[in-house]
Amino acid sequence: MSGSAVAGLATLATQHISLRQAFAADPERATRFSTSACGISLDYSKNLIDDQSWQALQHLAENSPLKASLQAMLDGAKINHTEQRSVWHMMLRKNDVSGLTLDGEDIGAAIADCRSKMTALVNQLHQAQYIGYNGKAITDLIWIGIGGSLLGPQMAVEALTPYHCSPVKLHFAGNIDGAVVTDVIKNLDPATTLVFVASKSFGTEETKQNALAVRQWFTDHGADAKAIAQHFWATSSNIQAAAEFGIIAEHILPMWDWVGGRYSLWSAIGLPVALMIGTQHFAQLLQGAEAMDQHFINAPFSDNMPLTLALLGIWYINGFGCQAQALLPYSHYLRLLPSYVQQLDMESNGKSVDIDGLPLTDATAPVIWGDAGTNGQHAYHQLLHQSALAVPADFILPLNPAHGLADHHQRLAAHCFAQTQALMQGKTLQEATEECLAGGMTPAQAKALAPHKVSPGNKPSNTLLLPELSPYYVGALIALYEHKVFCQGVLWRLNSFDQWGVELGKQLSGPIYQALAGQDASKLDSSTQALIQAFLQQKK
Ligand SMILES: O=P(O)(O)OC[C@H]1O[C@](O)(CO)[C@@H](O)[C@@H]1O
Repeated sequence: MSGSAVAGLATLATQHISLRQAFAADPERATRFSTSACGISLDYSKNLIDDQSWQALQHLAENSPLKASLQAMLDGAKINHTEQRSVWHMMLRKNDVSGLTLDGEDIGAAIADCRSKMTALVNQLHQAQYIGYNGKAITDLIWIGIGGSLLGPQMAVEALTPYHCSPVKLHFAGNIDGAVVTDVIKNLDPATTLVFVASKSFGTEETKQNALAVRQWFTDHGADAKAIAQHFWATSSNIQAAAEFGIIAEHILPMWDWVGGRYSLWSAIGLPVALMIGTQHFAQLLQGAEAMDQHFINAPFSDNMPLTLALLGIWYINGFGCQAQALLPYSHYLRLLPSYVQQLDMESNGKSVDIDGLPLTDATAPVIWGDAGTNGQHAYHQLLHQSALAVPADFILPLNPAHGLADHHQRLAAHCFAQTQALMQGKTLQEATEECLAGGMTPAQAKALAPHKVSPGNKPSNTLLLPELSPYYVGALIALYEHKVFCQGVLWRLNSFDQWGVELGKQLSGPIYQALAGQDASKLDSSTQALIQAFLQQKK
């Protein structure tokens, strides 16, 4: 068993803190428990912390190998030791990449070359200069990928909708459910469609299958191998597999071993973002992320925003046994952020052995979930307010909207702040009773209804405010969550950069796929056999 530094938190967490009382007693609480970085502010005063517990959490960080681990990451050490890989996604957002070398390779030159290829392609597409096999300009781009090769660009493209400037329309295909690719190609013309196969490994079944379906669609429309080569591109580190698929060398943008899939938005995996918002705005996305990197690297622990979020997360998971974490962007355009952070956090830290392969004694990554506010207020916020479950929540609000409906935005902000306030202060039985009486109820009616209106309060939340949803702040926000996950991984002593857990399902799906095609299934368990039978019997 791996003894962990977070073990003492459960004892510390038994000391009750009343947030209502804490705010009443200390008018400076919001100022004391807030910080800012890169223009983003974080109010973490509505958390179940006091000076003592916050100091204990700071102490935990100070006594951890955080500084050494960060330095090892920056130095290019193979901190993803189970795959023998460096973790250098931060280098991808550096403005000045000159002189960057890793294992004797000129990484700076490779990054610069990749950036200039992306810029050239985006410019060509924007200027209708990419001509398809029948002489017409490209009008649509299909991006085929899954997990880290899809979630990042999809989320960032959505987040930056007001910046869209591309005459070429973008379509994503991830899921192996044939409905996805069928719907995507339904109204498209292969002669004016460019296809990107985005797969670091170029071996992911979903991506390969969707790529094959789209290639078949080209063939069905009379495209020959030359035409297909003209229309297909890849982003991959497996050049050989991409070439075998029929993608020519000039159409393969690099991915590198030192970039994990869920950290790859900043590489050529960000091409859909560059396409949709233009390369200058894409550069601003990188700048925002780089600014957050600098903050993370240089800010003292006491004022370090990613570390603050990480410590608070650990406080709830290991101190209070919370298993979930809600991510609630009060921004329609950030509605995909929870899905993105789900992969980032849960695939990185959803582990049960430490870096030495020893079982972890403490729980790790939370179940991340959420959706855009205010929609959730009319659905699951009921549980947040009144259930016995404690679900710490991050509220995220861009202060200035891209639209002109100022009153809408004021109301959105009011709801965001009110939710954090309601979670914190709750409503007592006395307040509920008084409210019922003030509404004209008899004392008996009030007594019957009031308990149903009680909200326990004391429910923790963070509030992150962004000046606006611009490429710069979106970049900084994403990097903030990346570094939070990194800090937590170090504090839990696990490898945040591998994902062996996803392999088992992939392995088992092979024999089941064969059984669904009629091969012997008798060695499988009875439940799986019955499911296969049900599938085979109903198959038309
Ligand atoms: O880019 P690839 O190699 O197709 O992988 C896609 C995704 O699959 C995973 O390996 C696991 O499902 C993710 O980590 C990754 O982002």
